[in-house]
Amino acid sequence: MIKIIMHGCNGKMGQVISEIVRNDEELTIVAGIDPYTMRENEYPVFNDINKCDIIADVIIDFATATAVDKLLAYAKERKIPVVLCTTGLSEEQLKTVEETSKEVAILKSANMSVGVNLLFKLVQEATKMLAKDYDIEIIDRHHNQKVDAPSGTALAFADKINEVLDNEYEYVYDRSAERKKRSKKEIGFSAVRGGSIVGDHDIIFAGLDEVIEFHHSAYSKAVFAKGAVTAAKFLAGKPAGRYDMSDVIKF
Ligand SMILES: NC(=O)c1ccc[n+]([C@@H]2O[C@H](COP(=O)([O-])OP(=O)(O)OC[C@H]3O[C@@H](n4cnc5c(N)ncnc54)[C@H](O)[C@@H]3O)[C@@H](O)[C@H]2O)c1
Ligand SMILES: O=C(O)C1=N[C@H](C(=O)O)CCC1
Repeated sequence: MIKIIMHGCNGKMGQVISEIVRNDEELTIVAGIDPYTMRENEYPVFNDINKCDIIADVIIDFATATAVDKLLAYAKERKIPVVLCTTGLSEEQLKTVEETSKEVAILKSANMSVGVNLLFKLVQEATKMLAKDYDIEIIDRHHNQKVDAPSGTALAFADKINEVLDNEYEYVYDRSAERKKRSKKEIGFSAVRGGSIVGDHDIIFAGLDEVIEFHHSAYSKAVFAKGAVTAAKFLAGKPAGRYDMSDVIKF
């Protein structure tokens, strides 16, 4: 039985994962971490990760960016692998993820769905063929509770694209401050926030007289939760290092 600590257990994703794990004979949640403790949980919940002294094989994280520093320090000290799903991390936090992964296994992915991870590859192939003549723009659409923009997935798409382009493209988040035409070597971002949209992404290649678009829609949070649970099974017992969903899902 793989023992999980659920970081952010009383949030929307934490609750979907709790439901999936309840019906999985290979897994059990031995503790939850969340400052919001008003919910009934079938496992003990700690309002501060440093109060949690329960032994576990892996941590699944869906919380908030400000909670990630303590999480990484805790995981490093106790050598518990982390499936890190929270988005909106700062540059400094991303560096800490790299540093921490030298001492404990960390699988970080802005999107745990099979579809988006397949699209990462398809979009990279398209970039090789199209980038010379097409402008690249990314749109993400999410629910009105989301705090970070652009989405972690939108940024991950941009990073995948830029990897193919020798990291020569700059990211443009806001066109309102300057009156000038877009440059060739840029990736533009637009973020829509409203209602209960689970998560949509469009990667647009706009050329002369034609546009090619890649689109992904998540219809429920379960697509992310299932990916995170599969990742936790993969990561438990793994040596220190940086992992991502391409290690888990083989296309
Ligand atoms: N990687 C993916 O596939 C994926 C998918 C969905 C959401 N996300 C990301 O996961 C995060 C959570 O999403 P959500 O929709 O569940 O949000 P949510 O706001 O519903 O839940 C977050 C939970 O974290 C808790 N929290 C706050 N501070 C904490 C702390 N110090 N320690 C532990 N828990 C703390 C909150 O009380 C809340 O219950 C967001 O960053 C979101 O962008 C990632
Ligand atoms: O609901 C969210 O918040 C989501 N966040 C991730 C992101 O920022 O890309 C993945 C999709 C859902």
